[in-house]
Amino acid sequence: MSASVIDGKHFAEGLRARIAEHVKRLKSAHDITPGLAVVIVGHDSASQIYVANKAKQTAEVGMASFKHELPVDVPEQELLDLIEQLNTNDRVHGILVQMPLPDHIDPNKVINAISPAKDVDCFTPANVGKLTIGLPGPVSCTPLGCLMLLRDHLGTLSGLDAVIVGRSNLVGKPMAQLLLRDNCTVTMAHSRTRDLPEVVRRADIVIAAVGRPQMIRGDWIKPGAVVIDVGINRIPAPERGEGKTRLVGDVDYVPATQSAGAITPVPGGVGPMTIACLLANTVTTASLINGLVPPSDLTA
Ligand SMILES: Nc1nc(=O)c2c([nH]1)NC[C@@H]1CN(c3ccc(C(=O)N[C@@H](CCC(=O)O)C(=O)O)cc3)C=[N+]21
Repeated sequence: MSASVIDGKHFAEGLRARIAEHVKRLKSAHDITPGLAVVIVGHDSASQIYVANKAKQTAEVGMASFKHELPVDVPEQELLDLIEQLNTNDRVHGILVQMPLPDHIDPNKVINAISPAKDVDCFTPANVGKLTIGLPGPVSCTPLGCLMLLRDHLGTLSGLDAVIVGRSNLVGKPMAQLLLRDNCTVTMAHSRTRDLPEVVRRADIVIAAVGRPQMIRGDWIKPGAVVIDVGINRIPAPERGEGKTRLVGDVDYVPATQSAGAITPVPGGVGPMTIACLLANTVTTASLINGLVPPSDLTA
C-alpha cells in the first residue's frame, strides 16, 4: 500500500482564497478591514523569514498588516506597553507575539497581557476555556489546520480512534479538544507512555507533535491510518553537500507511506495551514469584535 499525500500547501491556498472573500465582504458590507499585528523580539533568522511570510500572506488576502520589531534586550515592560497599545487600537483585530521570547521575558505575563478578543493564537486562558467548552472564538492555529485537513480527507471523524503523540499546550491539548468535539476516541500519548508503538498501532488517526525528528516509525502505523505530521525539524543533510540541512517531520516519512492510507508531508503539510488559520482567526476575531457571527467555514 502506498499512502496518498495530503497537500497542505494546496489546501491552504484554497483556504486563503475563501478568507479573501470574507475580507472583501467585511469591507464592502461593514466597512471593516481585519488587521493583524505581529510582534517579534530579536533577530532570529528563521523567525524573520516566518514573520515576513505571514505579513505577505496577510496583505494578499486584503487584510491590514502591522509589524513591530523589538530589540532582543527590550525591557519586558516595553513589550507589555506595546501590547496594551495594540489592545486599544481599533484597526488591530489580531495580535501575535512570536514565540519563543528571550529568557528575561516571562511568556505567561505576555500572553496574559493580550486581550482575549484579539488573541489569534488562542494562547490566553479565556480562549483555551472557550475552545474546551465549544464557545465561538479563535481556535489554536495548528490544531485547526490539522482538523480542516482531516475533515477534508475523511468527511466525518466520528467514532475513529485518534492518537495524539505530544501533550503541549500549543498543539497536543487543543488538538485533543477538537477531535473530541468531532466524536473521536482520543488517546494522548507522551514521553512517559508505556509501549508507545502499540498505542500508535491502534490509531485510525495519528497526530505526531513531539518535536523529535522522525521518531514515529513506519511500522507503528496501522494499515490505512491517516497520519498528520506536525513536526518541523531541521536536520543535517550531508548527502546534499557539506553543511547542508533539510526539513523533516516527527514521522519517519518514507516507511510510513508504506502502511498509511494518507499522510501530510514536511514541508508542505501542516506548516502552511498554521499560517492560513492565523488569518482565518483574524477574520473570526474581527467579526466577533464587531458583533457579527464569524464565518463557519473558517473555524472548528
Ligand atoms: N505566537 C506564535 N504563534 C505561532 O504560530 C508560531 C510562533 N509563535 N513561533 C514559531 C512557530 C513556528 N510556526 C510555523 C508556522 C508555519 C511554518 C511553515 O509554513 N513551514 C513550511 C516550511 C518553511 C521552510 O521551508 O522553512 C512548511 O512546513 O511547509 C513553519 C513554522 C508558527 N509558530
